[in-house]
Amino acid sequence: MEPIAFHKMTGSGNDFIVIDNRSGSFTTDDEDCRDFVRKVCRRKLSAGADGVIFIEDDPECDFRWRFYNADGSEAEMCGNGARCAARFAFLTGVAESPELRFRTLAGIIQARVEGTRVKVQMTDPLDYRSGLELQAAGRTISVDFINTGVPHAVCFVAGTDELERMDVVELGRALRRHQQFQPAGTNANFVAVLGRDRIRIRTYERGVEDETLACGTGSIAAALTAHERTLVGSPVHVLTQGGETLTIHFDRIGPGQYRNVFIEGEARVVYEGRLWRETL
Ligand SMILES: N[C@@H](CCC[C@H](N)C(=O)O)C(=O)O
Repeated sequence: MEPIAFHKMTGSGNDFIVIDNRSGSFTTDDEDCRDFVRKVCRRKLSAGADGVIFIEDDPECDFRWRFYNADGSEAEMCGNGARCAARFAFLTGVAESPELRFRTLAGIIQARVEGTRVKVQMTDPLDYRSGLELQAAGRTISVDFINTGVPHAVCFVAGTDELERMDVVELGRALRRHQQFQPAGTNANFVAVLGRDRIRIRTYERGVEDETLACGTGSIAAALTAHERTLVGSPVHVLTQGGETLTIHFDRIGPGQYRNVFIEGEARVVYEGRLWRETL
C-alpha cells in the first residue's frame, strides 16, 4: 500500500497535518476518513495534531479544503489552519501566487503569504450576544458569544494572574456543552485585557476537547468582543498560550457587526513525512 505524504505544520502553536488530496485518495465525507483523522492526531501514538487539513481541487478558487478536528468532527473554519493551508498551497505550487483564495464550508477565504507570515481575510462574523449569565462548573460566569466561522464563547477575567491560575479545561468543557450553545456546542476562550491594543488568551477547543496553544477564530472572537466592550481598538495583538502573537484587524459597522476581519501571524512547516495506513 502506498504511503501517505503529509506536511506537519504549526499556526502559532495550533498544529495540523496537511495532506494534498487533489488525487482524491481520501473520500473526505466518509467514516474511514474520520477514522484516519482520529488515529493520526493521537499524540505519542502517531504524528499527533489538533486537526487534519485536506487540500482539494476547486473550479473557482486556487483550492478548497476540508478541515477536521482531532476527534474526527468536521469544522466550517479554522483561522490558524487557514494560514497553514495558504502557506502549504503556495510552498507546494497548488497556488501559483502568494495572493490566493480558497473555499471552506464557511465561505471563500483570501490569503496573502509573505515568507512564514500569512494574513487571511475571514468571513464576516455572526450572532454576537453579550452578558450571558451562565452556570458552569459550579459557578456563575458572564459570557459573550460570537460566531467567527465557528462558535466561540468568551469570558473576560480580571488579569493575567487569574488567567494563569484558571482551570481552563474544567470551565471550558462545561461551557463547550452548555445548553445555551446546543446543538453545535462552542469553543471557550478566557481573556485578560493587557492594554488598548493587547490581550492574552487561553482557549478550550471543541473537537480537540482540550486547551490548545492557540486558536485563530477564538483570538478573533476575543478581539471583537473586547472591542464591543470598548476595551480595545483595532488592530489587537493577541498573546496566545504557546507564546506567539496573532494580530487581528477589523472594521466595526454597527453593534456586534464587523467587516474586513483579518488574522495575521506565523505559519511554519515543522517537517514533511510519510504515513503508512497499516501502522496508524
Ligand atoms: N483552531 C481553530 C478552530 C478549529 C475549529 C474548532 N475546534 C471548532 O470545531 O469549532 C482556529 O484556529 O480557528
